[in-house]
Order: sequence, then C-alpha cells, then structure tokens
Amino acid sequence: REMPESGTAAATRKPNVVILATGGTIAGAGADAANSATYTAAKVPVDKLIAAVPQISTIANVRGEQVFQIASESFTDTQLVQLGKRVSQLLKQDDVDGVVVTHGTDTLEETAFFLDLVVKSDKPIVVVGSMRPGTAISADGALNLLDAVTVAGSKEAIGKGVTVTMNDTIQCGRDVNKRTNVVPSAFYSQWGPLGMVVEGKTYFFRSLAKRHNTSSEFDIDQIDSLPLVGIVYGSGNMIPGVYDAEVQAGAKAIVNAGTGNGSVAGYLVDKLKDIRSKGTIVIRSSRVPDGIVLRNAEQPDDKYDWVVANDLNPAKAKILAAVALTKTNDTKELQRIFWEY
Ligand SMILES: NC(=O)C[C@H](N)C(=O)O
Repeated sequence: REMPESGTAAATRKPNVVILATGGTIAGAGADAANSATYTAAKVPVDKLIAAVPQISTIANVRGEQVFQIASESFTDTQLVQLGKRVSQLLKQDDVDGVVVTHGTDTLEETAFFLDLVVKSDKPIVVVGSMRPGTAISADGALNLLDAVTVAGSKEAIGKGVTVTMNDTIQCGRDVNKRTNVVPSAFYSQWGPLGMVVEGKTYFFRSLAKRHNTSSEFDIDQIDSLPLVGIVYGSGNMIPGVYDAEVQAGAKAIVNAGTGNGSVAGYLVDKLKDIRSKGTIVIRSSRVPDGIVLRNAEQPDDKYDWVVANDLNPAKAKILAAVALTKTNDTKELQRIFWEY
C-alpha cells in the first residue's frame, strides 16, 4: 500500500481502530444467498464481522465491542446517549486513533449527525452499515467495513467530522441521508460526498463547513438524556389533533415536516401558533428531501416565533433540536444553532 506520509513516525505504525457494533443489516443473516431484502438484522456478533474481512488487519489494529445488537429502527435516545458516551470515552484514550460504528442504515443518518454534534474529538468517527446481509450474493457490508476502517485510521479524516462510508464513497455524516431502501447506492447528500475510498486509501475533495465535534458547543460528557422532540409529517387533509398528542406526550419541540418550502396548511396555522404560545418550540422543516427552508418565506416566522430547519431533513432537525434544547429554550438561540450546525 502506498503510504502518503512515508518517513514520518505515523506512517511506521498501523493505526488503532475500535469497532463499536450496534447491529443492523451489516450484522444481518438471511436464509438463502438470494435473499437480499428478506433476512433478520442484528444477528452476527462483532468478532465474526471482523473475522470475515481479514484484509482489515493490513490497514489497522482493530478490536471490536458489541454495544447493542439491534436493528437501527429500534434505536431510542437511550441508545444514542450511551453510544455517544462510549465513543467519547474511547477517543480520549491515547491508544485509540479512530472509531468505527457499525449500524443499521434506517436511522444511521441520525446517529451520525448526533455524534458529529456531541463528541468533542477531532479523531475520525465513521458510521457504517450495509444494504444487504452478509449472507447475500454481492453483500456490501465487507467492503463498507474495510473502507470504514481505512477512513477511521487515516490522517486525512482527522477533523473532517463524522463520516459514513457506503458504496465506495465517503459521505458527510451531517448531510447524508438514506434515499432508497434496497440498493447499495442508498446513501446520498444534496451537497455531494466528501470523497472516495479505494483499495485502502482515502481521497477527500470537500470539507464540512458547519460546526462539528471540537468546534461544537455541545458535549456528550455533559448530556445524560435528551428532551422529547416530535415530528409531524405534512400532507393534504391533516389532523390538528396530532400536534396536541405530541405536546401531551411531552414533546418540548415539534418539527413540522411541511410540504414544499416547509409550508403549513392555513387550517393548521392557529394550532401551531397556539402550541407555541403555550411553550412548545415549532420548527419548520420539509418533507421534500433537498433544498433549504428559509426564514419568513411561506410563513412569518418572526411574527409567530417559529424556527426554521435550514437544509436539515425532519429526522436531522429532530436530533439538532433535542441536542440544542439541552442548553436553551430561547428561539433566537435555537435559530442561531440551526444556522451554524
Ligand atoms: N439496511 C439496514 O441496516 C436496515 C435495517 N432495518 C436497520 O436499519 O437495522
């Protein structure tokens, strides 16, 4: 392998990478090799995942920890906080150069963004999953895992924020989202990938412009739980009572996954104004996957004291809102945070 920094001390030793396994399809198993979509997630233990990719040992010294063994749709804030604390703890160790988190793909984008916001380390953190179980023909998990270890052990990934290695690309954990549910090219960012990883080498072309990790004001070491944030999905013919149900369940903020440019039906505006006046934070996002939701476009956010989610999709806006609410309920501060992260 070509060493970009040959001659330096760093090039003479292999990096130490810890693989934290949480389950998902990358640890899934199906009955037959033809089963690419029908299988059980979260079956294979971390040591077997590592043993299945012997090439990893040429790139890094790795060890695995089984943190959870679940499908990622079953993640709750409890798992997010526990995982975040473990990543933070490991990266404080001098003998750990980077961390890989194996994860189901369904909520991978949320966990990646969460770690990007709250882990105060510039060491590489890579979240990785697969679209096919390891038992399937053309399973994608082995290469994705090898690529994840490559990025987690690379000097080039230091300070780049949490990344996601899927399908030969290095995606930005903040930006990326799952766009299709059955093919290996499922992960996409409207701002493009950060780079590629090919045959044990990283090729970066872009950097994240938003605050993350060491430049973030949030720290998982200070967070023990997250406030509840709800999402209401926009469509025609909505039920205003859904917002009341969220508030009654204890939601401190509601992300409105509005139509189009975060638009809100005329018959829902009074309901949202009412819940805001009683203390719940209202955040306008959009069900449209790309674009940005602008302040005071579509709705007078200044007048109603609402917040806009910028380019964050509803699931990512929910993560940022929950993290931000651990520090402030002030809507001006929350809006600043939504611009800066
Ligand atoms: N491809 C996957 O990993 C999907 C699975 N349901 C999960 O998120 O755990």
